[in-house]
Amino acid sequence: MNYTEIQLTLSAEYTDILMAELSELGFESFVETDEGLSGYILEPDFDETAVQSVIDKYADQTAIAYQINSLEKKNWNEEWERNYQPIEVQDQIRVRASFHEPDAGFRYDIVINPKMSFGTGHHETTAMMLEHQLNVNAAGKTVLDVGSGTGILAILAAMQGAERVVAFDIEEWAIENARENAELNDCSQIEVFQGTIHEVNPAERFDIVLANINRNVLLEDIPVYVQLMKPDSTLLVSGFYEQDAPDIEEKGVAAGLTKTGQLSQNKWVSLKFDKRTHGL
Ligand SMILES: C[S@@+](CC[C@H](N)C(=O)[O-])C[C@H]1O[C@@H](n2cnc3c(N)ncnc32)[C@H](O)[C@@H]1O
Repeated sequence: MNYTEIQLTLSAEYTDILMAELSELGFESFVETDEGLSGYILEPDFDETAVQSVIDKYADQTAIAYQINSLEKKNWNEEWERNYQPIEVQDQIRVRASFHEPDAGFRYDIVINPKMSFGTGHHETTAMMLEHQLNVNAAGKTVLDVGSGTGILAILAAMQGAERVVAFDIEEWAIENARENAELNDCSQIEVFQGTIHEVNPAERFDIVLANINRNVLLEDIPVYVQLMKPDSTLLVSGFYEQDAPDIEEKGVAAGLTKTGQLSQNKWVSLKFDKRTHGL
């Protein structure tokens, strides 16, 4: 059976939402590319009119161009594997798929089969979150991973020795994928559920909160994260551009946090906050 490939040229900000929309139309897998995104669907399931309606929906917000190719299944698999290269963070973390050989030169060998979820380490925001995590001691700690995608951040926390990791995402396929990846990496201390921050047990308190989401969700939910944080705990956030960093910082500080770190890559930013107040 042949596959249809759609190559989308679009701003990185929109890859997540387009992946979600196209997967609703039956697209089975995606690869993030330098130009944007490629999606794959069995040829008989491909409906160009439906794809066009999705693109039209976003046309007034951003420029999206696309090209359609027909691929033999065998070639498609090869293409996917060729495009998905391992990534390395700070010479300590290597993120790979199960079809790549492990490399013992890295302290953390993370296996991610991405399917349709965001979080392979290829995106700047994921890489910066992982880099920040390297400087936060998770051993014996409780960790909350907000918008877990593939579960990559939760998996690093578990590998660093976290005692309990709670991960959640609004998307169902992300949950399935995060569970599968947690198992692939033998991280039995990760608990994954589908929902939002409001479904987290309000009585529980965490040492580390990880939230690689987006500007709007962060601006709304940072105060809720802070309520769920223990005294002397850490919040790492990403998923927004440099121009939005001052608003995110202000929100964190207004909620009682101290900014203690900032990373930037390609106009994307990741901030580190510490909760230094006691007795809250
Ligand atoms: C930028 S991706 C990050 C994935 C992964 N944590 C990483 O760092 O690569 C954001 C994820 O948050 C999820 N998401 C978006 N809004 C959310 C919300 N309000 N609550 C929970 N998850 C959300 C999306 O489905 C997506 O999987």
